[in-house]
Amino acid sequence: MTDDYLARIGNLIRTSRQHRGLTQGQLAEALGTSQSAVNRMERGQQNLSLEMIARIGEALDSEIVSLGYAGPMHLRVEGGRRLSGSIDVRTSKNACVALLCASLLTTGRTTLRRVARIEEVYRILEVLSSIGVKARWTNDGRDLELTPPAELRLDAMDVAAARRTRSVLMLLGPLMHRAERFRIPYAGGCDLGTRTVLPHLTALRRFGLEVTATEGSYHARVEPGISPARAIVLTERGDTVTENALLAAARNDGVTVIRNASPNYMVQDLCFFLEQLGVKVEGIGTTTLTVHGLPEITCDVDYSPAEDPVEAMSLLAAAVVTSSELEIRRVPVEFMEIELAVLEGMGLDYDRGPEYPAHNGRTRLVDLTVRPSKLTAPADSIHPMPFPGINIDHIPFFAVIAASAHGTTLIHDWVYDNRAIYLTELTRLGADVKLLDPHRVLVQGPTVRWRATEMMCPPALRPAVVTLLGMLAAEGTSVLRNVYVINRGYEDLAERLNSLGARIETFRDI
Ligand SMILES: CC(=O)N[C@H]1[C@@H](OP(=O)(O)OP(=O)(O)OC[C@H]2O[C@@H](n3ccc(=O)[nH]c3=O)[C@H](O)[C@@H]2O)O[C@H](CO)[C@@H](O)[C@@H]1O
Ligand SMILES: C=C(OP(=O)(O)O)C(=O)O
Repeated sequence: MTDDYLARIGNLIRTSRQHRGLTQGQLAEALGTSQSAVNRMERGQQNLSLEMIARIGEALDSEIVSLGYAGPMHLRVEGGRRLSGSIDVRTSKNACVALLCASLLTTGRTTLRRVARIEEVYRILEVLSSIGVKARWTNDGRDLELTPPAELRLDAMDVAAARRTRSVLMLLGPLMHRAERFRIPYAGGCDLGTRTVLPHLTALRRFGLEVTATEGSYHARVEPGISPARAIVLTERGDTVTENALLAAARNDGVTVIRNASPNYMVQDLCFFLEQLGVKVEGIGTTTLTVHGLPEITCDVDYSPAEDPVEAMSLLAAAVVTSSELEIRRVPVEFMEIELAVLEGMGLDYDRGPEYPAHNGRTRLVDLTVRPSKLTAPADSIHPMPFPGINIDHIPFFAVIAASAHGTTLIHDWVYDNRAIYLTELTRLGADVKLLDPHRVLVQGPTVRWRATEMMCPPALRPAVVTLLGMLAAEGTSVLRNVYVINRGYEDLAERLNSLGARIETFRDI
């Protein structure tokens, strides 16, 4: 190894460590070495064995420091084990990504507390860093501090990172206050079939934004001084479109009314954040939002996003499929109420503790204790509705729960073209799931025997997690390959399930 090579590896270790929010001392502890050794490594003054490089890669969960080609991450699951104990729900991917985009509304510093450390957040952070925002993990890597530059470098946007997420679309709303022309790559996200961006463009046009889509990018041009003269009526009650309209309205000089708005959890988090910025929002939690915009926002802001209902639903499903008793703490109950009512009807044995407020002081939380139950299939189909209905992202979890219930359950995902199709992957684990058409599956339960298997992760977040849950139920060793999509939305899921008694090992191709 030449000294130059050592210095380059040292730099990579430092960047990756800082990205993970670890101190040199914390990394040293994870590696079983001293802080001064880590310091020497980072300065390129320490010879590194191959074993040490591999351990650093593991400690930083980083594809940067690796042996040769660092391949995708896989999970090896030893299933058939009961889970037990308590687990706290973490903050949501969907609110965190919106709030990261919203940080561009103020010229001041944004502090977001207990941000989910997930790939989707990392992608947006890469995009924000590339355009000049300073991002720093503080408080032992729990909180995130974002400081925008005086001038954004929009031409330097990290296109590769931006393309891997759909959330980047939510930069349209804030950026239109900062630049008259800019470009955003086509949005990615879960492969769920066609997901239109038209409602976003229609809503933002009312604020003077014109977008042409060519060569893989949206080219945005803003005509200054345009404000919606009458209420914006969204053509669909989508979550991110509502957020984009809110982001545009927040710095619109005047009052904007948004009708057919989504009242869903991530939208509520964004509204609470806007209030912290001094933007008055009336109608939070309803389908009509009235926003009193501020043309300039310069204050610092400190906000705690709420807990993730979809993670709560995922953990609940984990308890059901493994016939376990689990305490799931910090469940945002308003966004689980209908799900719980349906599950109660199916025979779920659970307790719900008293309500208490989330750190944002607004979202209502409860602790749930879920016990092994004899479930029966619901008489009516399980289908999503805009909030307050069953959350679309909870539908896949009902499939795996239905596979544990007696009888036939019809799951009707009318929204996404492709998501129901991935649920048939559960048949490879022994469940009886029949595809009736691209939107409907019929689940016949209970699954007589979950079977361990090796398979690729479906390219959609929730079906991927559902597959993992099936593997937890199946006795023997299963392998789930290429789990980036799970890491997009869940923080340390394998480790956290292991803390409840699961046995999941993470490994990578070298
Ligand atoms: C970052 C984020 O917050 N992502 C969430 C957000 O994505 P997002 O807001 O991007 O959702 P989309 O715009 O893709 O909408 C989802 C699908 O629902 C359809 N649609 C939506 C609303 C409606 O009233 N009518 C209708 O038909 C859309 O055409 C699309 O096919 O909302 C989705 C639907 O809740 C969730 O799955 C995603 O997890
Ligand atoms: C569909 C989802 O995410 P995204 O909108 O990021 O693709 C999801 O969270 O299940």
